[in-house]
Amino acid sequence: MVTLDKQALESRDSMRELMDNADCLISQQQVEQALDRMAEAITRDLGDKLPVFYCVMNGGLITTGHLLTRLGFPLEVDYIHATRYRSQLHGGDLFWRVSPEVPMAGRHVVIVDDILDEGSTLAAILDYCEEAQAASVTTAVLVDKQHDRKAVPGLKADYCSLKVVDRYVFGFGMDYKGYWRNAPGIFAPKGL
Ligand SMILES: O=P(O)(O)OC[C@H]1O[C@H](OP(=O)(O)OP(=O)(O)O)[C@H](O)[C@@H]1O
Ligand SMILES: Nc1nc2[nH]cnc2c(=O)[nH]1
Repeated sequence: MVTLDKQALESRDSMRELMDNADCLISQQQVEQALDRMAEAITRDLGDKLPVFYCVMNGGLITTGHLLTRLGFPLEVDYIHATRYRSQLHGGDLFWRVSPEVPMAGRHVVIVDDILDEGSTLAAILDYCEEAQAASVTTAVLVDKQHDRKAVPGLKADYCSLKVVDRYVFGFGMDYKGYWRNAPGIFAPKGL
């Protein structure tokens, strides 16, 4: 039998407690409805353009999965791994773990991520796409955090219909210290 060491037991218990006490800001049903709207708009705008979707790992994983199964047209999928938070609650410099494999040149590119917070991640990815000579770049982000600290003032995703208040959130792809990306909806730790 595999047993957990003391530190793992503490993590397990504190993460359970965190979830038990968390505030649900957006329910799974509201997330599903937002994804329906996003899929409809993307189908209308890109359905005949043979686009390539790039999931921004890790946070974009769940949004990308749920979005793609709603799209009934031919498309390609790849991923980008750029991270700024690295399991911390505050962002640092952007760190590229993996660059995309499918070439962007001449392609209609869709970047999919979970959250637009300060926007440095998305701004850096947009610069990358431009340098890579994508034919067009569209951004689809599940949720936009409301504050006035955007790296590029007024930065918005092309497709995004959910907003969250200025709290550190987790669930539906977003982690809290590495955990709870699997939480079904969008939550904030009590008191944070
Ligand atoms: O708008 P910003 O302030 O730049 O933050 C948004 C980014 O932060 C998160 O990624 P993170 O760097 O935490 O990596 P992860 O996806 O592995 O959680 C999230 O998935 C976005 O990509
Ligand atoms: N999990 C998580 N990642 C983020 N990256 C930028 N903002 C956030 C946030 O509120 N939660």
